Amino acid sequence: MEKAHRDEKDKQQVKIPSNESPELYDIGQDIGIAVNSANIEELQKPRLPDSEYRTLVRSLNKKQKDFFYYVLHWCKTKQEPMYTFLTGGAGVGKSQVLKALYNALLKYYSSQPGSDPHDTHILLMAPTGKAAYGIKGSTIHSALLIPASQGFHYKALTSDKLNSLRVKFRNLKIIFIDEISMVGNGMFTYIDKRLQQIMSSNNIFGGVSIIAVGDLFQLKPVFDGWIFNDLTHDYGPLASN
Ligand SMILES: Nc1ncnc2c1ncn2[C@@H]1O[C@H](COP(=O)(O)OP(=O)(O)OP(=O)(O)O)[C@@H](O)[C@H]1O
Repeated sequence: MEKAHRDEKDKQQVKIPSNESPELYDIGQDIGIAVNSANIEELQKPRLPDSEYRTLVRSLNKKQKDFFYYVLHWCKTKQEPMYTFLTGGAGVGKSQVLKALYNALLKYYSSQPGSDPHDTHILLMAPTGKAAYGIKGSTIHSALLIPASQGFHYKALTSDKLNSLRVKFRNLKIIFIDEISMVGNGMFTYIDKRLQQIMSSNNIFGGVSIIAVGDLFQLKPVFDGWIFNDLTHDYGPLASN
């Protein structure tokens, strides 16, 4: 009887609200355990209901709206990838903009002729499980199958993993990387190489747009250099737009 009571109490303590997608929280990244496989089915998140989305966009202030429409317009009108940094101090509303943009782009890409609902057009990633959970996204390691705790020497994907990511990302257009201050230059270079491999392209980041979100005055990378230090790659084109 007492044991049953204890079990029930334990269950209550680990209970996660049903709308929070607990499977997205990858504790391995926070405690340093390697990720072996990505749950690539989980990469596409459901869209907000239309009324909630409209309320969210209406709530954006002038600066937030400027950025929101700038990215949206680019994605709708230009063929070339965009590389942009959304920054600002803690609590200025970066996550709100990210959420609004994610939903706007999801709506746009899924309404394109021939769009397949299984395609991942947009990826939301963050360097740690906690940060990924905050944006209901994935960790960089799990989304791109990057082995943890093995340094940044590039390890090419085996053909079976590569094939499954190629299928999933064949129409990948844009990646949001939150908490960019915690992404070091080693990891940034790794992301670039991984995307080139997945997209079979020699273009930077495999030709996928990158929106980095964060505040470089916040947390710095662990076991890696600042993103702007000692880059072994020439990321000059990233500064052009
Ligand atoms: N335009 C806005 N109008 C009203 N409230 C807003 C607006 N933008 C953001 N907020 C609110 O401000 C708070 C902080 O916003 P948010 O989490 O998006 O900031 P942030 O820049 O991502 O912060 P951090 O860098 O700490 O992650 C939230 O409660 C959010 O709902």
